[in-house]
Amino acid sequence: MAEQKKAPLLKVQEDFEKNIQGFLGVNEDVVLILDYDGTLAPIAEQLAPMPKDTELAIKKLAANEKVFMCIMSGRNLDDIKKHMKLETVTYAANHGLEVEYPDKSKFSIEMPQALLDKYGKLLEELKEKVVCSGAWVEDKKIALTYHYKGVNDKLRAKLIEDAKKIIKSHGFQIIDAHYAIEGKPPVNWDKGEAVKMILEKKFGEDWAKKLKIIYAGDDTTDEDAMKVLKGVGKTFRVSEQPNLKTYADFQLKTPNETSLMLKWVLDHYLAKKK
Ligand SMILES: O=P(O)(O)OC[C@H]1O[C@H](O[C@H]2O[C@H](CO)[C@@H](O)[C@H](O)[C@H]2O)[C@H](O)[C@@H](O)[C@@H]1O
Repeated sequence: MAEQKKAPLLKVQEDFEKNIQGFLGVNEDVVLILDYDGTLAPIAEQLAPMPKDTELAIKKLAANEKVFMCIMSGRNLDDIKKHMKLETVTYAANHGLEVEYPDKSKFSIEMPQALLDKYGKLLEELKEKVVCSGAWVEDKKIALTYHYKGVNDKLRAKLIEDAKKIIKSHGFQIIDAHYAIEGKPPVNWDKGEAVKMILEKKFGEDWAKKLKIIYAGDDTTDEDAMKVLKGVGKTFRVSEQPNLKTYADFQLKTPNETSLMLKWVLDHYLAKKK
């Protein structure tokens, strides 16, 4: 049974070479599943751009026919697609609740009308009672994010407590995120389930045996995917927490180290293919 524990911190390029030597061969199918906020781009007041090196690496990797890339984000589909502007990748948005494949076919978690009605009421109550003093709510149509980064220290704890009570009272799941609370519908679906579904659809039932899978994410929602991929691929949790317990194989401190990881993939996979 997989357990969350402290993972080796990879800080410089040589750390990748030392710790993951031989993982990537030349003729294998590589799967890259990447979270956006906090992993590819730093956490900021609003959506932040990726560092230049990351953007270039992503473009090169996404264009390679032996690489299957999936952007696994908590943002909604239109938002993350509009931002990434990559045609060849699969987008798993709203924490995997909605997926769009490169051929434009889609998967979306079933939301009965009664649940959609509840979502509408939840959104209204949050707007009415806790959207104030710099806090705001991001309406992602089937899930939402309550953002409190702009709230001062004095008011913050009370607003968080109230927002959590409201989310819970409507039967939605609460997930603590970076300066935010995710309100997810009560469905048995997460980034881990989405990873399994996407890879099985693309590569068949034995996907876990035949692929070189790399997953990077920064949030608790990414831990579900890291658990699914334990012993199957190489996973990276981006976090500055010194005593972090994670299902990931390795810890990276910031999106700058994600950039190093992508450079390692380029150097050890694509460069060898020439
Ligand atoms: O799964 P992700 O792609 O990491 O998305 C998680 C949430 O990211 C966004 O919020 C976070 O990033 C914002 C911009 O840096 C930041 O202001 C906020 O404090 C973070 O929580 C996004 O707004 C959410 O919808 C995503 O669920």
